[in-house]
Amino acid sequence: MIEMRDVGFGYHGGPELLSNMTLTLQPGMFHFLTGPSGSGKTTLLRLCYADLLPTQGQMSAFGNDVRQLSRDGIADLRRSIGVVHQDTQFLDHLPVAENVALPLSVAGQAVDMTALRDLLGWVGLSQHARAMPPSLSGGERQRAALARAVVLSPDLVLADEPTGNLDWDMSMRLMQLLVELNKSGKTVLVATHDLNLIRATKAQVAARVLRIANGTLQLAGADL
Ligand SMILES: Nc1ncnc2c1ncn2[C@@H]1O[C@H](COP(=O)(O)OP(=O)(O)OP(=O)(O)O)[C@@H](O)[C@H]1O
Repeated sequence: MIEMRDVGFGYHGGPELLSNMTLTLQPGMFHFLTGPSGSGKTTLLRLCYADLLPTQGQMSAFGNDVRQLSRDGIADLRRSIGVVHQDTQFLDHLPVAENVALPLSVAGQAVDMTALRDLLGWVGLSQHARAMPPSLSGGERQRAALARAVVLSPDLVLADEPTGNLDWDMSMRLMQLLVELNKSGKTVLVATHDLNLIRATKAQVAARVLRIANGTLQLAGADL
């Protein structure tokens, strides 16, 4: 699905922030990515959806060398990958339902209203479909962002600190949705520095835990 071999990356041609990373995101698997603040978790996620390209090593996504992808190829790749960004940005003048449906219109696809209603129901936002994004709570915003990330039925879902500003109950509610997505066959990668969240989620799903340490990727021990 995503394969990196000895990948390195530095911003703006500068020194490598991440080096010698070898990673295979296995189809259907739940993955966590952890590491201290500033270690490069967001950067690694951006590499996964080809928002950044490696400066060293080999990387393929869905069988294609990311450096060889045309602009259309990158657009195709992004349709296979749903991203919940750390900073959930919405168009504040559009209701929640329209924000969630936006990737469909960008991709030139018709909106199936029944499927959209089901999706909003799944994330617990049926009552907020016509609400404007600024009126949502933190947990509701994250669930709307998750709905938007999966509206195109991507094979891979990346979530960058999706529970960063949420209390424990809201965090677990969001993780439950990510676990359900994984159980429905999607590959999931969640970046978080919250080890308690990882432990609690691992009680519900078998997960691989990757850790960024000293600028490279390691597989975390079984204690996590
Ligand atoms: N666009 C950029 N240009 C230059 N440096 C950047 C850029 N984005 C991030 N960095 C730097 O790269 C390093 C890693 O940042 P990144 O956001 O990937 O870390 P992180 O592990 O996700 O952090 P956090 O947990 O705080 O979100 C930081 O030192 C950051 O300042």
